[in-house]
Amino acid sequence: MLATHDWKGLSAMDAVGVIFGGIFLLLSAHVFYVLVLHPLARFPGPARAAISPDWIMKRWTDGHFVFTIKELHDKYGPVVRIAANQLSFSTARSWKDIYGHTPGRKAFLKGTFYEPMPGEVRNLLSESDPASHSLMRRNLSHGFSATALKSQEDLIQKFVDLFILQINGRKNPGEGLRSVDAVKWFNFLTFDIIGELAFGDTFGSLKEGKPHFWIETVFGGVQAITFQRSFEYFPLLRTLFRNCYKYKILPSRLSEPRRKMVEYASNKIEKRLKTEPERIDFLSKMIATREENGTTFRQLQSQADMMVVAGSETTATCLSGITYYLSQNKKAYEALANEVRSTFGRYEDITARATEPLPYLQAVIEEGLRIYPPIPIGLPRISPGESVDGHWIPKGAVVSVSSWASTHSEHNFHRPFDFIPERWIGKDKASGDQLFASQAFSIGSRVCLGRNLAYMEMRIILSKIFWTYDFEIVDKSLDWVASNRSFVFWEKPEMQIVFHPRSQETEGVVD
Ligand code: HEM
Repeated sequence: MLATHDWKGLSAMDAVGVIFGGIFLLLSAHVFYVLVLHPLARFPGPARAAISPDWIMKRWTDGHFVFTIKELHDKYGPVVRIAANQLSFSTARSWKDIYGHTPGRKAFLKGTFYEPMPGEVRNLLSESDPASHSLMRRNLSHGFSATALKSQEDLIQKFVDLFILQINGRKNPGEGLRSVDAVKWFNFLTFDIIGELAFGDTFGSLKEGKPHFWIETVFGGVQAITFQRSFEYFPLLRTLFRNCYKYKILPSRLSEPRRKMVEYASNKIEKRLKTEPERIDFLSKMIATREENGTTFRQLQSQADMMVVAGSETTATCLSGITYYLSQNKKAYEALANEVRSTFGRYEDITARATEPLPYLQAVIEEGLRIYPPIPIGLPRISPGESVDGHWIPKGAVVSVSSWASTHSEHNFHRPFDFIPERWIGKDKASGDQLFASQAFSIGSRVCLGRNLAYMEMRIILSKIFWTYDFEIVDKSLDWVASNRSFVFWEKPEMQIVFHPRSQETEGVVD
């Protein structure tokens, strides 16, 4: 029948056969294209990842994404094709090539990964247009200047003192010691600080000793964002998902956390607009120049709400990681304790300025950022048609440096899984490590705006902890980092720590 092209005589089975045959041909053509003809076909990587987006989508959402990417780098080398149109890099040079600014080279810009959800406006983090980004950055930088940091120190010290008081293992004289979940308390501390600097109002978590709903919402939101971003690999699903979000036909657990955050941030901004804070805060200049720049209420809200997430979770994560590694590493613990205790005669002497020259403290922070980068994923950028690490990358390809893979590669760091602050100081600095491969704050025009604030917070917090307490982890056998799940941020398990007041003298300080 078929041979005579009498289509009317096709049986149902024949029709099914034709359909399946057609699908098979299309799939074969697709496989041939992505594995042989595609401009990224020459890069190594799992064939399955190039053929179908479900491979990377599954890994992106299963909580092991960054560990999987590192395994791929171990197997395939410093550049790996992780999706049809996407490459992951792991060398120091690729940091410079993708994120850095070199005269004469075209810039790798942010793409759809950063696009806000329908109905929301772009903020400093999500803006991809260089001119708009640069204008926003100029306005917001004012809140992060040296003068601003100086004016913010009192507030930071006030919250750190409350934190030091609250984590005390011996609440009442004569009582036994109790442990606290350090992960939770670092979150309370950094959210309270950033909340006040972004909205002019605190979340009150340190005082209450319990998470403000915003903190819980951020975590719900981060998982939802991770899920949403998985559609980046499947444009058809992406469009469908964004339309469902726009027309509010998604399961509420996916859209509600974000909507709640936006509503809460709006209320806070309304309040902030009616009050003049005592210090230069993140929005001071944007509010002062609001009329001349035509800044809308939604833009203010979006900047503030982004900064709370960008500035608190990251710093708390780094402090949790440092606490964990110090609790496992007696030599580093003692070196830091000695440095802090021999430098400061009194608790009140611990200021941002006075902690600046402490080399071991700085090295501990750098090593904490390396071994446990708060944003462990690769931050995607679109190739303008440029080379990276000596490879020509066609225009439109998505590239990133995996923070976790580059900081844990044996090609970049000796004993990459060991916490060795010494690699950042003195003679050990020349141990062959590619220190530039650790870029927790990123580099170039999109380098973290809050970097100096984060360093200042971490220096004060760690110094005050070490001056006041000795601490130990309750479960000595806990492999805490291995129990983390990686999304855009880490999902961290609890970490019970006992903070022993060092002496009657320091106990007096915290009571
Ligand atoms: C240890 C702490 C921190 C780490 C590791 C960190 C890391 C980063 C990274 C990797 C980026 C680049 C993101 C991208 O390109 O997609 C970034 C951007 C940013 N961070 Fe941080 N951050 C930290 C603390 C803070 C703090 C305290 C603030 C204060 C609000 C802050 C505010 C920002 C802002 C506003 C941006 C966007 C900058 C731009 O695109 O121009 N960060 N941060």
